[in-house]
Amino acid sequence: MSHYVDSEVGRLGSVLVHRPGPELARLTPRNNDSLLFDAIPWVGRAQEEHDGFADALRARGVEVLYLTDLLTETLAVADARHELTEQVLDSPRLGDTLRARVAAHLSYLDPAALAGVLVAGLAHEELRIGRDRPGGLVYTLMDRHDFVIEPLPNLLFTRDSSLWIRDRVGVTSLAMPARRRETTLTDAIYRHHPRFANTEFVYRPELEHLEGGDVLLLAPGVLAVGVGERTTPAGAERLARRVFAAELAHTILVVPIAQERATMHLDTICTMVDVDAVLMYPNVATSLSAYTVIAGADGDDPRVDGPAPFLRAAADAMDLDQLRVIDTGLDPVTAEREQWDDGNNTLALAPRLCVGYERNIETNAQLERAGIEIIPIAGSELGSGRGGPRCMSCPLLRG
Ligand SMILES: NC(=[NH2+])NCCC[C@H](N)C(=O)O
Repeated sequence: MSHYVDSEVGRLGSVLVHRPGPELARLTPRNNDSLLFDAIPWVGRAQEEHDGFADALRARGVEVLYLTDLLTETLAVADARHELTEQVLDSPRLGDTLRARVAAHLSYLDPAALAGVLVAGLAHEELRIGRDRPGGLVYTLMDRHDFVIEPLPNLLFTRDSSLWIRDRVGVTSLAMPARRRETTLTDAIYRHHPRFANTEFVYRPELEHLEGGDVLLLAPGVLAVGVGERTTPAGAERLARRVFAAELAHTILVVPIAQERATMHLDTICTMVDVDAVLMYPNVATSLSAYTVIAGADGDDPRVDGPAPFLRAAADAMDLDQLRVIDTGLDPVTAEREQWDDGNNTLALAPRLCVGYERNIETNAQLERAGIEIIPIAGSELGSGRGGPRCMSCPLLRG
């Protein structure tokens, strides 16, 4: 099975997604902020919207892989099951008594049910069997709204927990506590699932934060990495070292972005829609700058130049006269509204063919005017987690 990605816009062949499930039903007004959702989604409608997204991809010949299927198949491998169970039990919140009880509970689950718990977590009352309460200090003192195993509602955004650069996979290091456990799942899938046998890693989780939504493959050999709320400069440097050591790219543009929720990843303000065109949030397009990082000679530290205007630095690294910019907004207020609703977060299926949320009327009209075909999908519920089509997809193959 071949997996290979060296651009943002090459014909999409295969993609990893996660159909949201019971983990979204864990969201309440008490926990939605810490679980990184801005509203309480209607789960059934979110699933319908996600099915619409997957159908749109399949209709264009894209293979759609579901994370839950891969995880269930991975859990049939004894080592993987052991590893993932141990990681959950390792939590210092549990204490020995509760840990033993949770271990027993998990040991009875078949791979599909265990995958379900690893994704949706385990609520306080779900550990009760009939009237039998697990004893122990920790369980007794736990608030009934606390989770014994935390749910992973942001698994929906498969872009962030892994990424491919050419034929290598990278499992990232997520910054927010609510998302950290996601990479235990993607790491296990890539290491144990037969589909990925012999796959080499360019990156495995490290202390420095790095998220896939910040990494854009501008052209073969050229990466852009946003640093801001999620990816840190140290995370970008770690990735640069790994990428240069494996000779996967010659230039990495490091792009500082505002440390705010609205611009949490580089792909919330800039995505590619053609080999030489980007869709950009106008309120920042002209002010964005980039540091150019290139490999040092013979294992020396990478060399850093700049800053220079992002669009200039990108065009130079990509060997283009200039990068075409499709500016998403007409007036600043509409631009701000549509950026918040992931108007800038398009997923290219091929050059000049993208999936975008239908609600971003002005942005989509701008794209059409620029000769980019947009496949609109519904996303009123999906969008409550602040992620669009690019965030909800991790490409494994682009031709
Ligand atoms: N690549 C992206 N823009 N991902 C969006 C992730 C949204 C998610 N709720 C978070 O806060 O982490």
